[in-house]
This record gives sequence, structure tokens and C-alpha cells, in this order.
Amino acid sequence: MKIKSVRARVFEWKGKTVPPQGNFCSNAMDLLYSNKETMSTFRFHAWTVVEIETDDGIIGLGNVALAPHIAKAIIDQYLTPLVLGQDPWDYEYLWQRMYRATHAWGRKGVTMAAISAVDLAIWDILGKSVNKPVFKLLGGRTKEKIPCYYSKLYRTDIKAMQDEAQKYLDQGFTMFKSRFGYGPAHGTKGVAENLKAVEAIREVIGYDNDLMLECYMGWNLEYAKRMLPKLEKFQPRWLEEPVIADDIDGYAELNQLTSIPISGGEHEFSLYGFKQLLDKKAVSVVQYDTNRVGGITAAHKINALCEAYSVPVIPHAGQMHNYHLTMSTLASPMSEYFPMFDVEVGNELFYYIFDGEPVAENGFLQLDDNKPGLGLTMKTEYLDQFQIIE
Ligand SMILES: O=C(O)[C@H](O)[C@H](O)[C@@H](O)CO
Ligand SMILES: [Mg+2]
Repeated sequence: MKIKSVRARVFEWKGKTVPPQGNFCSNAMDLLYSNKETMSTFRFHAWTVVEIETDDGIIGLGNVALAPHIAKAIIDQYLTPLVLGQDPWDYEYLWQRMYRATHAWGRKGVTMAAISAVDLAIWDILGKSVNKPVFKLLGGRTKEKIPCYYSKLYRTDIKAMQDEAQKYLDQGFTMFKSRFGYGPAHGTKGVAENLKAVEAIREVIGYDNDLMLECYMGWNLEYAKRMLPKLEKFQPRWLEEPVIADDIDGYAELNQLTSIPISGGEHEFSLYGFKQLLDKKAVSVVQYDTNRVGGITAAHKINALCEAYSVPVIPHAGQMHNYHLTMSTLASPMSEYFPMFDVEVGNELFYYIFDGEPVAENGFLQLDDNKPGLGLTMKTEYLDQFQIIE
């Protein structure tokens, strides 16, 4: 079997979006005095879809959400020539070709995200060519079904957050992730607001359910050191991305500071990036995203690394490419899960582009043993709300 063609298209969402709200989610731009509209630089309203066709007519689907237009350019100009005419079963060799050919300027960020998209499409082909779901090629079914946590609860008014938590508690979720709205730029009032929201959600879900707290790189080491002791009484299962991804020593200091585990990894890349995080004990939960980190070829290796370090893997964002990695290893106890809703930050765009995503039932997800490849097809019902760039 040989790769005959690679097609990368950018799906730009032109449909309805939830307007950005103030203090929606702390983020790396908050520290800048000029940053007026929070999260504006972290709204992903486009997605690049990669379709790789083989000489025997199998089409594999890959995807990338980070800087999709740049990712497409990298795929078109650099990665496609490296995989055309090659056997997709030589996926490690092809991954190394893409990684080494772009090493001088790639390694992390959008280049690794572009490599991930091509790699996902290759694995989709592999599964389809042997009529097996991808997780069966990685280690098979390690769970009867996948526990998942409800991920949203962005900062808004307290009553609305409590109503949202109650709604998904009633749907059977037992694990919830919420976002802080405030950070170092918001002073002691922001600290109080942050604590008020955590307390309010705990009032709804109680202490028999898990609560995870997300900073999305919006704090700094000093602020996080002030906040962690104040958060201990709320027993969060983890505190996520308290500082910017490059502050690995900051992560490591925070991870030893209190009883609260520090999580991260959705902005880390490649096996080497996670070796560094684990060697420094920077995180107690690894959260790569398979469409960023280097695809399935890289994520599968990181799963093994995490197993060796006894650090759980809970991939970012849910989405099918991550579910196969969670299903295929005991090192991954659960998945993140965003239900389908109006396009806001953009993680939800996945539901508008692809068909096949499992819907959580009572806080669990199921994958189909009989659905070959990643198990995704292209959705048509929202196509008129996308501008597609070939
Ligand atoms: O952990 C996450 O889900 C990410 O950090 C979100 O995608 C991001 O939108 C901030 O919540
Ligand atoms: Mg996160």
C-alpha cells in the first residue's frame, strides 16, 4: 500500500459564536496591561482536516486545531512531499522523516501539530486497512467503557455556574473541570472571586465528586504559591496549567508545594518534552493532545513513559484521536469531555466537522470494537457554515 495523495483543508467557522465574555478564563495574556479582551487569542474558530488517500483507495482522516492555516502550509509545503509514495505501515519511519526534516525550526508548536495531523490520518488508514479500530492496534480495550469528566464551567456569574454544574450532575457526571477567571492582574478581589467560584461549585457537586481547576497558563509562580494553600480545603483533583508551559521549574516547585497535584501538557510536544516534565516531576497528571503532541505515534510512546513513571495520562479535550489512546492503556484512567454546544472557545468545533464522536452517557464514553480506524467521517450538516480553504 502506498500514499497516493495528501489533502489539507482549513475549515473556517462562519456560523454563530458565543461572544467573548470578560474574565471567562484566566490565560497567558492576562498579565499584559494591554490585554483587554480575555481569551481572544485562545479562540480557535478554524480547524485543518487532513485526508490521505492510498493507492488502494483507503482515505485516512487527520486533524489539527492549533494555528490551522499555518499547519496547512507546513503540511502542503514540507510534510506532504515526505510521505507521498510511502507505505503508511512504515509510520515510525515516516514520523521520523517529518520530525527530522523540520527539526531545525520545528520540534514543538505548530510544526509538531502539523506532523500530528498527518500521523493521525496514517493511523486511520492502518486501522481501516485491517478493519480494526486504532485502539486495537495500540493495546486494545483496557476499559469496559471510558470514564470522562465534564469540562466547561468557564467563569461567569456564580449562579449560572452552579446551574451548569447541577445540569451535568443530573446527567450523571461525577467529575467536573472549572476555569478560574482571575489571576495576578486582579489583586485580592480576584483571589476572592476565584475562591468564591470554587466554593460555589463544591456546594453543588459536594465532595463525593471530583473537581478539577483550570488556570490555562494565566497565573505566575508567586500567585500560584499564594492560591494553592487557599485551595487545599476544596480538595481539587488537580490544578491545571498554573503557569506558562516554559516555566517547567515553576511547575515542579508547585507540584511539591501542597497536596494538590499539578497537571499540564496540552502545550507540550514530543516524547522529549514529556520526558523533561516527568524527570523534573513537574506534573502529576499528563495532558497531551494527540493532535498536537506528535500524533498517535508519539502519544503511544508517551503513554508508555507515563506508565513507567506511574503518572496518569488524561489527554486534553477529549475528541476521538485522544479516546483511542485512553482506551488502549491502563496509564490513562479517563478522558476529558466537552459536550456539543454553541461555538465558544473552539474545542467544540470538532462536533461540527466530524461524525462519529461518542456522546457521554452517565459520565462514560464508549468506543466501538467494530468501527475501523479512528471511527470518524466528515459531517455534512454544518458545511454551509464553514468557509473551506483548499
Ligand atoms: O484543558 C482544556 O480543556 C483547555 O485548557 C481548554 O481547551 C481551553 O479552552 C481553556 O479552557
Ligand atoms: Mg487545559
